[in-house]
Amino acid sequence: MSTAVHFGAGNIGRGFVGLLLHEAGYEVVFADVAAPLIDALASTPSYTVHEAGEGGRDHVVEGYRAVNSATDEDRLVQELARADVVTTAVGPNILRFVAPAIAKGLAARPAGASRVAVMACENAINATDILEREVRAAARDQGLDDAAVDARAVFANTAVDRIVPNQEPGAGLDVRVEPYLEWAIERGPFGDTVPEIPGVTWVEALGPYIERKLFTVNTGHAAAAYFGRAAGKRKLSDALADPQIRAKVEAVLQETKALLVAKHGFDPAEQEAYVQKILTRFANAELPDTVDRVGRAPLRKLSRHERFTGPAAELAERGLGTAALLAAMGAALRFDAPDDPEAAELAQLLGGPDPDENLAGRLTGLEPGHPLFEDVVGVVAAARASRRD
Ligand SMILES: NC(=O)c1ccc[n+]([C@@H]2O[C@H](COP(=O)([O-])OP(=O)(O)OC[C@H]3O[C@@H](n4cnc5c(N)ncnc54)[C@H](O)[C@@H]3O)[C@@H](O)[C@H]2O)c1
Ligand SMILES: O=P(O)(O)OC[C@@H](O)[C@@H](O)[C@H](O)[C@H](O)CO
Repeated sequence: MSTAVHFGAGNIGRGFVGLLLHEAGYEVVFADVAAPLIDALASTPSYTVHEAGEGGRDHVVEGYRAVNSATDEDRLVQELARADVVTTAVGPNILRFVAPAIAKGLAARPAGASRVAVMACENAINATDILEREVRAAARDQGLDDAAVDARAVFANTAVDRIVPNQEPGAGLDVRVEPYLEWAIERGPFGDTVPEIPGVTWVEALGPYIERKLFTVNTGHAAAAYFGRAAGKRKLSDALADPQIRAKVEAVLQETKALLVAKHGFDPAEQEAYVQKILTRFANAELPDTVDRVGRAPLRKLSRHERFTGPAAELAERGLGTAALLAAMGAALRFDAPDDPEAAELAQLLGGPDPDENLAGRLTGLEPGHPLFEDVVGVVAAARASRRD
């Protein structure tokens, strides 16, 4: 039986990647640093993924193993050394912490073993490229040069799409998810030996797919979360049910649609259908999703190549409108979820002495002279003024 080691047994790990790999016939090994989660997986023979909403059904995941990647590196490396697939869903900023173990697993691979497919399943453009750079750097410490890494691993970028909320207290390992899913993986790196994973869409060029996903699903989602929190909503679906918030989110998605159509040549009618489908997914009241989860990590979400600054910068460079995206960025600057470390850091930055221009550059990575820069400075100044009121 083929083996897949998956880093990150959280929402998307259990509710999407682990599920699809299990259904594809892989023996799944979950690796995570959260001891209670790993202990629960190790002592529970199965969990259920409940699809909530129209057409949803239940799926049972079983036959997995679990390893604590913080305390049991030897076992982790053994699992990695014979894995056919390695996936991650830990968050883009965590990839550098999982790379050293993957490199050790490559070094411990038996002679003649087939190449392991390494795929990061994170919401970030080309997350596997980030992971690959870290793995190659760590592999050099194991005495593996790039050619040796190439002989042992194939790296492929992916785009994953399924809304998996934080789970209700008491849900145990079971996961409530939306029925929809899309997992696009670039085919090129695999040559003629593409892994068999039913449900995957293999694509020649992932760039347009991942930008369409990030700048539609995630831009719209985050906009709904930030406008929703500012209006006192807790559930994401309640935010979407508010006509004023929905109109603001739709305006944001019209701007990103303009970019996606102009840049990648998507058919406008198809993109509009994609937008409408996504708004229906956000409105799914059977999902217990919250504005605090969707808006989490506002500093990451405001950064240069992410869901707001990324498309807004390119729109401005093309002379296209960005007013709705700037309004959403303004709402993001007001995000004050109490348990979010980045929201607290953002509040400190906004309350600190940095001039508006410096702060605008620091938050978005834009430089003076960029056609969006002065608008962002205005948004920062307005957010500071509203926090003082
Ligand atoms: N939840 C969704 O709807 C969704 C959908 C698509 C993509 N994603 C992406 O998937 C990733 C994970 O999101 P999530 O919602 O599952 O988050 P999550 O917090 O539920 O899960 C992340 C897991 O990673 C674990 N982790 C943290 N550091 C680790 C490390 N060093 N080694 C191993 N495990 C570690 C955490 O303990 C946690 O269990 C993010 O990049 C997110 O953007 C999420
Ligand atoms: O995971 P993040 O923090 O990048 O974004 C929050 C949500 O928008 C995201 O998790 C979506 O639910 C998911 O990307 C849907 O495919």
